Amino acid sequence: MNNSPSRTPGPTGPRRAPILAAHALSKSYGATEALRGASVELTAGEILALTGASGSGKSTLLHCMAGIVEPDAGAVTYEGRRLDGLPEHARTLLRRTDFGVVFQFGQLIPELTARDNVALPLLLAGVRRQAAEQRADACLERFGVRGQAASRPGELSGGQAQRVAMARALVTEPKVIFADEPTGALDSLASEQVLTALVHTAREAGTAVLVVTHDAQVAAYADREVQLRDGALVPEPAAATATARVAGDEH
Ligand SMILES: Nc1ncnc2c1ncn2[C@@H]1O[C@H](COP(=O)(O)OP(=O)(O)OP(=O)(O)O)[C@@H](O)[C@H]1O
Repeated sequence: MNNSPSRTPGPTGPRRAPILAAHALSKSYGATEALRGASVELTAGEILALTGASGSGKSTLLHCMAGIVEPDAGAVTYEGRRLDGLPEHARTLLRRTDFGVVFQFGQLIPELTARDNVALPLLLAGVRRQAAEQRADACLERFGVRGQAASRPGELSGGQAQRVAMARALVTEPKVIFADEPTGALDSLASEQVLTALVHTAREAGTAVLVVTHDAQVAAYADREVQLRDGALVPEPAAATATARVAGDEH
């Protein structure tokens, strides 16, 4: 099942220090315990698939690790620094500089062209317009949608729109990409094209990717897969833990 060529060039050898780690995260929404002591680590350049049944807490874990949602308990550490507990403006800044986010529906700005959507994070970071547009075009090219640069999102197919969203997430050269069901709304061909583009670009740039998915095809593109059940990580089989250590939900 994991014979995707993308599996092979992933990080090998001794496991490195994590770039991003969640430790014993808990999060409730009223009486619903979305996370119950979930722990997971992501190393630089690693593509990690987070799987599990609907409602198992995948999106909540991704949102906590991206600094979008604050956990009730536990810690999120990015490059050795605590992310949870930082003021909102500091987390927003970090998301702009170091993180890229892609959701199931790309959430492109409908009034802007594909080029302007992709250039926007650069403009927000203070890059001058001409340079931002050049970098946006280069990124669109990498995702195979340079020809759609002048189109607005409503004029794009689902797969094209999602590739533009990926280009927007990667244009700032983030260290970590968070992708929540990035191909959930696509057919299998479009899904494969989007994933291939994401994996190749992430590999080239050494970007770590945390991808939430229901889909075995998506998980097959990852270096490693971890599963959530009822808000906690399912421990990996002993053979897998030798090369991929995930602190589970022992508590
Ligand atoms: N903002 C919220 N308010 C109330 N309950 C929420 C909220 N977000 C998530 N939940 C609940 O927390 C639990 C975990 O949800 P979450 O979206 O993290 O799971 P998931 O595994 O990503 O699910 P799916 O695969 O269906 O997207 C669910 O019971 C959900 O209804």
